[in-house]
Amino acid sequence: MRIINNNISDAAKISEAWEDFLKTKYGANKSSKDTAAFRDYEVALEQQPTVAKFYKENHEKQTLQHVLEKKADYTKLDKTRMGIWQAMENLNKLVDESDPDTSLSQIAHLLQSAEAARRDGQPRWMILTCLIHDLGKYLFFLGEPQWTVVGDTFPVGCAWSDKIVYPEFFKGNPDVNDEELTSKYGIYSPNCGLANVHMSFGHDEYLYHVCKDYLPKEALFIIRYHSFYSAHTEGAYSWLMNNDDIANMKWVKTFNQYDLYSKADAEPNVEELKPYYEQLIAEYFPETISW
Ligand SMILES: O[C@H]1[C@H](O)[C@@H](O)[C@H](O)[C@@H](O)[C@H]1O
Ligand SMILES: [Fe+2]
Ligand SMILES: [Fe+2]
Repeated sequence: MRIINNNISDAAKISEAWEDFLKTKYGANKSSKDTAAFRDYEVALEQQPTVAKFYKENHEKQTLQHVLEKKADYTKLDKTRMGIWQAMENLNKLVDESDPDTSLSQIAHLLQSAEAARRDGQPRWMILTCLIHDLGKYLFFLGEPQWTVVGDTFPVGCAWSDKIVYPEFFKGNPDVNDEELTSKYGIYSPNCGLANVHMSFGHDEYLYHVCKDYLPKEALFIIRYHSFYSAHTEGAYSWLMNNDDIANMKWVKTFNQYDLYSKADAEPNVEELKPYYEQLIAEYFPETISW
């Protein structure tokens, strides 16, 4: 089944807009660590075996079928009711196996990202987005293994780009034997828009559904695609995007500086920061929401 593109998209114009996007610089690394020292998956291959092991399993098991099943289940939001701060505290016990750059708990990472955005004078919705962007990792506490919770995401149902980290691991994915699922557009049509594309299932997609009714659309886009590094950082997959996606990708790039480069900052004091962030959360969210 093909997903039809309703607006007559001008592919040439879209790729021009994408070229502009790739040329623009969004924010700067303000951390003490050199930019090139982040996300070094070659070094990780040698020195952090859990990272490569994670991606092997992730690339082998994220099939189209897997994604459709998980989406059908988790978009029901029938698992629990809980507040945002409570979710952050729950995540305290999770250390992300896919991440070569931090061994801190997730609550520390979230506060570091939010504080970096706040120092930069970003609008309140952006600070809040930084604060919550990884809360979808709550999936882990709902019993999901890390390979379908964390790590970079990528489209399923079409060819994998070699811009994805460790692309060689896809050879063990059962979808590799399906001609349609490994063609450039796969089950999609050119420039059909990312909302019509199934991404590998993980914390981005889940949290997007959890927050759908509460946040502005730019914030929701950031949450949904912040792990899509092969697109927002490596420039792949513009052929699946529409004009709105490209405009929104600029927000993802701005956000990405705070997400990635704040990992080298000092560990935040949770109790000291709590009153400020509880107030910010209350501006957008009710006391509890459905997960
Ligand atoms: O290892 C990290 C981590 O899991 C992040 O939460 C995710 O957003 C990144 O894309 C990934 O590289
Ligand atoms: Fe993330
Ligand atoms: Fe993050």
